[in-house]
Amino acid sequence: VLPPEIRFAAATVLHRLFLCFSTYCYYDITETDGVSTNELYHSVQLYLSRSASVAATRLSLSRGLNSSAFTFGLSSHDRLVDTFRGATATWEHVVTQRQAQTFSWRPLPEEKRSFTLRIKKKDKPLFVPAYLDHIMDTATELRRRSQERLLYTNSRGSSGGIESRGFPWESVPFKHPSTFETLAMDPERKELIMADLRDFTEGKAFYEKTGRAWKRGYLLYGPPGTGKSSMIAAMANFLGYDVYDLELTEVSTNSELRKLLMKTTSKSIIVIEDIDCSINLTNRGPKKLPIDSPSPSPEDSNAASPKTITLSGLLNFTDGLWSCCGSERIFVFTTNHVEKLDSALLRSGRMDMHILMGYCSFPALKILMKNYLGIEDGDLDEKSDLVTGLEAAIDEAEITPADVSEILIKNRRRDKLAASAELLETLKARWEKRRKEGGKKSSGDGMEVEEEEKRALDSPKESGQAMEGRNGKDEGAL
Ligand SMILES: Nc1ncnc2c1ncn2[C@@H]1O[C@H](COP(=O)(O)OP(=O)(O)OP(=O)(O)O)[C@@H](O)[C@H]1O
Ligand SMILES: [Mg+2]
Repeated sequence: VLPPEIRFAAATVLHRLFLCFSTYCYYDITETDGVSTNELYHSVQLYLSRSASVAATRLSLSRGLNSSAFTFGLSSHDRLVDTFRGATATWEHVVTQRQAQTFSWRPLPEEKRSFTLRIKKKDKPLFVPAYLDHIMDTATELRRRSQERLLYTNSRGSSGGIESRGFPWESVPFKHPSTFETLAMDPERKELIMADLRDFTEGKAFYEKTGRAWKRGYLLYGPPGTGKSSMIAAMANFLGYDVYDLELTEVSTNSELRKLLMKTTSKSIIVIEDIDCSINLTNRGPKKLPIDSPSPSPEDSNAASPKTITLSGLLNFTDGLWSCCGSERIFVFTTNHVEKLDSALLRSGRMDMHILMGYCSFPALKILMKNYLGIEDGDLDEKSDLVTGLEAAIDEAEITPADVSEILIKNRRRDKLAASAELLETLKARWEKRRKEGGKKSSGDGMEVEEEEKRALDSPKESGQAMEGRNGKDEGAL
């Protein structure tokens, strides 16, 4: 029988030999490195928790303070296989009991936990450090997403001045339930917007390569109650961004505006609602706008006292050098009157996408009926009088999704068919009313109004990536 020392030495040598000839290499990622906690360990834990919920059989569950999500963890000696760029990585969670401590400056946990990563030796260049970077990035994103999101505002009513404790924004938890799924609009347009947002969030390399600031502007326009605010909430929920609701009427100078911008974080949506009402944007007439200069020209300062914020100040806010202090930012402006906006605000590159939120179309109506009455595709006979009637009446009734929602809420306790029939009656009545009114108007001012609307709609088409509504009639929606 060999003495224990020799047995230990032999085992070590055998183990080394095994490692030499093995096709795998191993990385141990321990929870602590003796003194401080290992950030990589926690990132791996979070990263694996994404796929752990499906693959493993025994899991540990946890939920952090202020967190809105559960975290799954691997139990001891559980394994999980992950793939990265076509190669396989095997993870094992190893938990061992710590031997009784003789002496320690600070109490150590009873258990020693670590992850072991096994990869093929030939895959090493592929994994290190790219895979580890990928894990860290994914974990950061997961951490951000599980945190409660915030809605910030700069308006504080009568309570004190704008800057209390040096921070110009006040926040509340953001809990708006609107999502792209509940948003009533044509599915193709919805898909386009979602794809655009997705491209934006994944576009870091693109924005770096092209030398553009990593930001994007959306202009939402359309009559009241067509879902502009709901769309912003859906965007925020989709991306997991914080929302800064900027009340322009509360901002008195351009420098204050800049200060507000500097105090916003990355990965956020900065919203200015009803932009035509909050600032007199057309007070500069047909003059050439000094939009690229950081301060208003002398002429402008004469016209507008230094106490007011100007269009150039606002454009500088979204466009100038200051808009880049931070990255991954989305600006959203909303308006009911796109024709009132200065063309400088609409020119290409400024608001990247112009989105018309128009009256309720038939595909949008289907979404609302599903949300409020639980009517799925196929529940109603497509060829029935009810469905064809709704399809014909909805465009002619020129009704906003908000009005349709009201009607559906009133009838939601009735059975689906009765509620839909009631909706059809209301739509028909509106259609009839419009036809009578339209007959009276069409001879005079009606035409003019239409002309003006056309002109207003021309500018976004020229300047940006305008998105038309369901059909030509949407032009009349404004
Ligand atoms: N497209 C839509 N999809 C789903 N719900 C909608 C839609 N449009 C309006 N609604 C409903 O109507 C209500 C009002 O809509 P919202 O506040 O988004 O309109 P808005 O376009 O922002 O109006 P305003 O121009 O007056 O600010 C919402 O709470 C929502 O329930
Ligand atoms: Mg709104």
